[in-house]
Amino acid sequence: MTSSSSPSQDTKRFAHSHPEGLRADALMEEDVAWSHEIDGERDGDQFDRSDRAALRRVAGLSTELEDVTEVEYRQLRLERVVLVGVWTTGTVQDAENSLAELAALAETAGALVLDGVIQRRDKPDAATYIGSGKAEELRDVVIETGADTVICDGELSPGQLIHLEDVVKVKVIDRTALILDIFAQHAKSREGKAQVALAQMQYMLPRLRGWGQSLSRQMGGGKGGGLATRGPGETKIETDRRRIREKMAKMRREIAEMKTGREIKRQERKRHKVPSVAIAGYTNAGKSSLLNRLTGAGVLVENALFATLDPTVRRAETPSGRLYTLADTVGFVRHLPHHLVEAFRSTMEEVGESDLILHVVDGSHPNPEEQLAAVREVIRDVGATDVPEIVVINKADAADPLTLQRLLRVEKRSIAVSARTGRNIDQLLALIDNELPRPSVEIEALVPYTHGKLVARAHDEGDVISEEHTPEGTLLKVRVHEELAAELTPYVPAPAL
Ligand SMILES: Nc1nc2c(ncn2[C@@H]2O[C@H](COP(=O)(O)OP(=O)(O)OP(=O)(O)O)[C@@H](O)[C@H]2O)c(=O)[nH]1
Ligand SMILES: [Mg+2]
Repeated sequence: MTSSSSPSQDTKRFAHSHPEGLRADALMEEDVAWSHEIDGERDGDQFDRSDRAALRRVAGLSTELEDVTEVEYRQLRLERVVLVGVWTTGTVQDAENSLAELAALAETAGALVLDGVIQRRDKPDAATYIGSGKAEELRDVVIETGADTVICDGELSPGQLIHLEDVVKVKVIDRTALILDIFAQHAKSREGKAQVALAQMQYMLPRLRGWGQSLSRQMGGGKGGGLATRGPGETKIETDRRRIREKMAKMRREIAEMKTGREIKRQERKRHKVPSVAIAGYTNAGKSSLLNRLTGAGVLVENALFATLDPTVRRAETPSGRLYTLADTVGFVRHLPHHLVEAFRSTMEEVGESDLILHVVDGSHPNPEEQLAAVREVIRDVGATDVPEIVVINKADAADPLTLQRLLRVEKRSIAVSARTGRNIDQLLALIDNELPRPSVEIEALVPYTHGKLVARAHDEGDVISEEHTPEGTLLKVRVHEELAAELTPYVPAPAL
């Protein structure tokens, strides 16, 4: 069973001195002030019975699923939130970073973070995630701050969500739902939107009951719950489930078709042997900023997590004049909801098929190593392990020089840059030039002036060693890929006698 609401030295809490609520920016700072709350201060006794009785659900926040079509468009409509995390392993700093990241995610979704608590436990409580005693305390925090939503820093079972909602009496969502919501807000392309909608439905399916009934139901204790308590709503839920499944099947077919289109484009690029570079990295590391810096492309840059959800591919040129493609990708985050890893596999596949990965990491983050590791895990997942990688330590302008030194020492192929100030960008461009695969065939050809296009392609796609304008045409000595070599072969001058 769970602990009673005994004094909670083990519950840590964000200082809530900011009347307007904590800003994620402030939370992300390393020196976030934490306060050990004095126990008596929020044991709930300071609230009258009448105040407690007055607690009710804020209007307009019902998550009741009225129509199955809402699934695609529903937004969590987060507003005033309290965060809660369970700290099971690692240091207190790790736990705090995790909650700070959750705060940043919540802000990205448009919520105002009022407070955050961490519960020290061996493992999350099976019934209420934090334990029933702590859930009562959490309820007091909710009342005190006037929050309308609690966000848990993990993926909760449908039962945990229901039971916790029963105690705290406001909507409870988990990290997965939060990330799904952000993804839904940000996806732009038809494919991106479809993938997110599919992931949302997948997430919703086992939770329909919870979402629909949690607050209208007052079940006793942690015993019942789940399937044991089927009620009159069952038929509607079953119908809803079936309709959702049908929609999901349809959506999967549509996504498969869209994927074919993208595949064709990728094949096209491959056929032209244009080397491809993928920019990957943790969310908010500065991937889009780097793409802008490297190509001058106008890609959306925002101080928000997951600003980029659709892959953007740009053309770029190395200092030596070779063309390559540079692809921006969706940011990674720890505990990326499982459904989303699946849904976004297509984006990741692009990373796996690239010739070079620019792995961007935020050098000014409190724990860049952890971000590197999290991203590498996903890279491994999609089988992109044999693609060469350059670690681009970004935000060097804002980073601690010692951290930079440490990262540069540990990471073999790495460079510290600033997408903002342009520091070391030239060196990075040169590094990319070095790492890109070299065309393999050396050939000399005399290209007639009527075939100027071939000369241009030799410059774009190959390494021009020498070029001479003769009366008969352009005499080229180049290193090119096989396909272009074949096209140049007719113009190879006959060997001199
Ligand atoms: N100080 C500093 N800030 C930077 C630098 N590069 C990017 N930023 C900031 O970091 C934030 C995130 O930048 P983005 O380029 O959107 O990051 P991203 O990795 O594409 O993020 P997502 O697409 O959301 O995953 C923005 O506020 C940028 O202005 C840098 O070199 N120095
Ligand atoms: Mg981006």
